[in-house]
Amino acid sequence: GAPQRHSVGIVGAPFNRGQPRDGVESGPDLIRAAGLLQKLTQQGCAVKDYGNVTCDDVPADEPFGCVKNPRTVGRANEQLSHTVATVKREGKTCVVLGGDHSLAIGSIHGHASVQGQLGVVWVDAHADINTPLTTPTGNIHGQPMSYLIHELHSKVPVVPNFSWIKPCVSARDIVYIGLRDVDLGEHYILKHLGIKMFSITEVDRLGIAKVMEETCDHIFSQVQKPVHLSYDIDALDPTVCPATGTPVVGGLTYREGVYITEHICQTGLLSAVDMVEVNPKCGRTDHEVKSTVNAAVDLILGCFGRVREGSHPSDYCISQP
Ligand SMILES: N[C@H]1CN[C@H](C(=O)O)[C@@H]1CCC[B-](O)(O)O
Ligand SMILES: [Mn+2]
Ligand SMILES: [Mn+2]
Repeated sequence: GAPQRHSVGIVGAPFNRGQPRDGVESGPDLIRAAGLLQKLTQQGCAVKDYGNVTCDDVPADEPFGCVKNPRTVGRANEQLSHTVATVKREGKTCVVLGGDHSLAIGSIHGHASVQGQLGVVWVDAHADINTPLTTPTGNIHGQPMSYLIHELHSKVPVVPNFSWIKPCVSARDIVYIGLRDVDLGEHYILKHLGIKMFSITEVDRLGIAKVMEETCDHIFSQVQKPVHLSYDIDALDPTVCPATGTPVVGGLTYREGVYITEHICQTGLLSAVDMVEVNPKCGRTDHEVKSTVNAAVDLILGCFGRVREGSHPSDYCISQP
C-alpha cells in the first residue's frame, strides 16, 4: 500500500535515579546530537520535539523498604506520563529517549491512558519485573513492569509518589525478546503469569524472523491493539552496545536488533517506543559510545520505515529531462 507518513513526537527523559550509575541522564541529548530528528525527517517523517521532561531530585528521598529514590522516580514518571499522553492525544507515535528503564512506568502509563489496551513488546537482556519485595538491588529500573501489570497489583505495596499509577497492562498482552539475565523472583512471576517470552535461547532456536512472527501472532491473537515497544539498548550484544549500565554477554546482533524494529514497523500498529539505558560513561572509548548511540538511532529509524535494501521516492525519474 501507499507508504505511511509517520508523525513522530520525541520526548527526552533524562532519568538516572532508577539505577546507581551517573551518565545515563545524557542519553536523550546524545541521541539527538547524533542526528535522530534530522534522519527521521530525511526518511519522510513529520517530527516534533517535546523537549526533556524535568526530573529534579525530591529532597530527603529515603528508601522505601529496599526501593531506592522512590519519590524522585515516582514524581518524574508522573510528569512523563502526562507528556506522553499529550503526544498521543496529538495523534503522533511517541518516542521516549532515556534515561534509565524506570521511565517505562510513565511512558506505558501515559500511552495506555490515551490508547487503552496495549500490546507491550519488551526488548531487553532483563525482564525488569521485580516487585518492591523481590528486587535484589532496590533499583527501580529493574522493577517498572511490576507497577503496570493488572495481575501483580495485589503483590505491589504502594510506594511514596507512586499512588498515581493505575495498572494498565494485562500479562497476556506482553512479549519479551532477548532475555538472558533474569532474577529468581522475576522468573517465578513470568512463569506464574504465563507471560510470553523469547529468551536468547529461543532467538537461537527459532531465528529472529520466526520470533517476530510468533510475537505478532501472540499479541494480535485476540484483537489488534496499539503496540508499545520498550527497547533497552542492553538487549544488543555488548560488542555492539558496550556503553550501558548492565551489559550481559551473548546478546542480540545489530542485525537482529534492527530486524525487530523493521518487523514491528510493518505491522502499522507501532504507537510508542522507548529507547533506554544508553550511558556514555560506561563506554571505555569514544568509539564504544558512538557505536552504542548510533545503534540506538538506527533502531529508532527502523521503527519509522527505514529499510536496509534502500528506498526511492515514487516520482523518482532517471530518464533525460
Ligand atoms: N541484573 C538485572 C536483573 N535484575 C536487576 C535488578 O532488578 O536490579 C537488574 C536490572 C536491570 C535493569 B535494566 O534492564 O533496565 O537494565
Ligand atoms: Mn536491561
Ligand atoms: Mn531494561
